[in-house]
Amino acid sequence: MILDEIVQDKRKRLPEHKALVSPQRMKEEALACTRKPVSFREAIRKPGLSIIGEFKKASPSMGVIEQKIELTDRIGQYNASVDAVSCLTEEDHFLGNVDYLKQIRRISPLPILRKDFVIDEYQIYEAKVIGADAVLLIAAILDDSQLRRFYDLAHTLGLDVLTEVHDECEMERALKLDVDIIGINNRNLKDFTISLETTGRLSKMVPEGRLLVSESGVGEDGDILYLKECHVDALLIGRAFMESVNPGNLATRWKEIYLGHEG
Ligand SMILES: O=P(O)(O)OC[C@@H](O)[C@@H](O)c1c[nH]c2ccccc12
Repeated sequence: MILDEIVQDKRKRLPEHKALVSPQRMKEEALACTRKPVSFREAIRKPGLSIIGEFKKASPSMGVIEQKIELTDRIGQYNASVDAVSCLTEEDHFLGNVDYLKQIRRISPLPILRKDFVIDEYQIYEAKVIGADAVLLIAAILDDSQLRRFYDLAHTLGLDVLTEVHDECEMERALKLDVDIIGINNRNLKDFTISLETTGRLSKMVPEGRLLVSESGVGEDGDILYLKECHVDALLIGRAFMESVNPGNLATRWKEIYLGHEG
């Protein structure tokens, strides 16, 4: 199963990273960071539809994504049209890198989500050090006590957390832990099938007061209307933006469709 492979590779990579910067040093650097994070939570909470634009070069399901514009230009468009940026930092399967996040930090005032497979607190300290404002925690690869511990650590560092679920059981776990921002991944990371109905089904379980993000597989005008019915606060969009020459136009159009002003 691909998710297991990704996590195994992550376990192999971690010692390499820790050899470069020791856990003790990473922790000290994180605690010494003086940059005040930009609120990811507030960016999602804004009225209307919030959009998180993702920077990703490849994925196991889609292979290398053909990029139509450079990082600087793409982030420039995101700055003018979306509410937050998500940056893949996973190296082996998504060709991500912490350096991309650092570059984005230099040119974007938007909150940045570190998108990775977090299995160790080291990665949370590192997220803080490289300039992220939020981290992704994937319920499928963490048990309840890890989720709790990582969630609390991120908040202690001033980082927001997007807790990702894909089925009813993971949603129940996330709700029980009382997480504030829930991401419903429409892509099954075990077999890559995509269905926006995952958001349709799971969104019904979410009580008032939680922020809801629908992730993956969003690419058409009709998707926006469907997800509006699910009362999502935000969408996380990768491929459709990475393949477009003008992600800014797409984002603006989708926000208008959501508000019913299109055309
Ligand atoms: O490219 P898409 O289908 O728009 O999907 C973006 C994002 O949701 C996806 O990259 C993602 C969602 N959860 C993840 C967890 C790890 C890596 C990647 C992801």
